Amino acid sequence: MSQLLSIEHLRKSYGQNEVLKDVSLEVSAGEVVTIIGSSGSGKSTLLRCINLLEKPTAGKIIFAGKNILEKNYSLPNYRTHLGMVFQQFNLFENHDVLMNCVVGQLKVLHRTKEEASTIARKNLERVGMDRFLHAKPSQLSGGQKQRVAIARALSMDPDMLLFDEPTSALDPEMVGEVLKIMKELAQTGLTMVVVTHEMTFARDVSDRVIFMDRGVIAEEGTPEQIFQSPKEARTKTFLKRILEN
Ligand SMILES: Nc1ncnc2c1ncn2[C@@H]1O[C@H](COP(=O)(O)OP(=O)(O)OP(=O)(O)O)[C@@H](O)[C@H]1O
Repeated sequence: MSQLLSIEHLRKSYGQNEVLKDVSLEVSAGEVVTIIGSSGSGKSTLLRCINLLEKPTAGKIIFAGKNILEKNYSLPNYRTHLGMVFQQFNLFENHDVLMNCVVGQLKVLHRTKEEASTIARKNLERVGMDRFLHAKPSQLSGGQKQRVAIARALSMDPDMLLFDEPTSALDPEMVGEVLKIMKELAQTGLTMVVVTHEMTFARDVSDRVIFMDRGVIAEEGTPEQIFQSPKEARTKTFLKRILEN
């Protein structure tokens, strides 16, 4: 697999609080990487630095061979390569389901309305939401909203999809429907970086698991390595606590 993203010595501070401390990681095309760790360990901040919703304090982000933090690199161009799915869905409340998946294509990719609509419908079908084209987000359940958010991200043809705790805001009975879609996407060869508290997803779906602790990558490996024979004491403690709950 060829390398798509390389994070080198990334640091992020909020005032005196350094929440990412020299984080380096690589993601290959087609790879599914999950990031796990305790609350406050820096998982979301890392993801938000990757798509530059947060500006790193130091370090490099190399995407498809280019350092995107260099001044002459176009941020809008970079963003077209990434899709992001948020914990709180972030749908456009005034638009119906179809338009939620169309507007970005019109504004950013300059597709025609017909083309954008065809692509949106195809992706809504993929997530099982094609029966709700003209519903407003307020009429949907959390699981349905998240499926629309995934279809919206897919409609932009991203090279990589970033998920920031996509099931954490859902009622327990809706978690499964979103994880099922994510699992299907993973099997299509989409590059995915997923911050999650869902250990079953991390164990069963990802190619690689990254365990973060207090702003550093404490350990990474295959799901088997991390879940069956973690090397670090702090990984063991975290897994014991989370798997017993
Ligand atoms: N905008 C911000 N301003 C100041 N501090 C922040 C900001 N965003 C995050 N932090 C701090 O950075 C640290 C890491 O937060 P982050 O949300 O990345 O952790 P996390 O591992 O994703 O946690 P959780 O699982 O609870 O979402 C926390 O101490 C948090 O308070």
